[in-house]
Amino acid sequence: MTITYPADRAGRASRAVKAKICGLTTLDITRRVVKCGPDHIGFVFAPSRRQVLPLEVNHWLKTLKAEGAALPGTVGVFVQPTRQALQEVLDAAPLDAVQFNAEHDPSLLEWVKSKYNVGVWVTVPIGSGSHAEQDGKDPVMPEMGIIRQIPFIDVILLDTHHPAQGGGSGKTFDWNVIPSYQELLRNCGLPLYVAGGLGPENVASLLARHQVHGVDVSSGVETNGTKDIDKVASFIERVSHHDN
Ligand SMILES: O=C(O)c1ccccc1NCC(=O)[C@H](O)[C@H](O)COP(=O)(O)O
Repeated sequence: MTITYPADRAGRASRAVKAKICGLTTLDITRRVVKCGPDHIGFVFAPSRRQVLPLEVNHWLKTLKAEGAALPGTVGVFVQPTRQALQEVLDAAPLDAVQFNAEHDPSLLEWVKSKYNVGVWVTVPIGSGSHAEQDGKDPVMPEMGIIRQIPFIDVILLDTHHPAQGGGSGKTFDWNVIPSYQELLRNCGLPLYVAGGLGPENVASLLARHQVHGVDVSSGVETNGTKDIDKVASFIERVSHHDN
């Protein structure tokens, strides 16, 4: 049976700011989220209530392809993975990109890129302090050693630091730090995405204040811990309506 995916034609290509919906946990949710037309979808392979198994993701993606879906970019999310953990997932599931949340072994970036020809996303965790505390200064960037890793990175994702889990906090960080990253990345041409506590209610305000390449959401498009398709659609619609 061929299923029509109307949102696939709604113009992902023309969207000025890219939208990633992260933390998909079932075939049905993935199917319904894909119908909303995001640019990227994310699967969490780290310990989390959203953790999924590589073989199930493989099955979901194959099923949707067989149904005729034009799949968005697929991103696997990891927290401090070993080579073996990356290998197990990437051998089993056809992912387009790997996202490193929290600290990671820098040598993994070059290795995974050359072995699997995948995109590499690196998350920069930002403290969830108040605007007054951080005053637009970035407390994390110097420690990240991120500049040395830039040749192997395709996307930098600013996300709220989650001490226990590494992501999916549902909390915003101080957006005043964004310009310092834009400044850093302008010279190397890397796209900057923002995550952390976004949702249909605040994404337009972020985009009005800061010109970023993409936004990423998980908790803010859930109701009672499950992806809520109305919220997903509304989030993507608000991103689509923003014109850089
Ligand atoms: O979402 C998770 O459960 C998760 C767990 C461990 C590491 C990363 C995780 N999510 C990564 C993402 O890309 C989220 O979309 C991002 O952190 C934003 O999450 P939220 O603040 O809940 O929108």
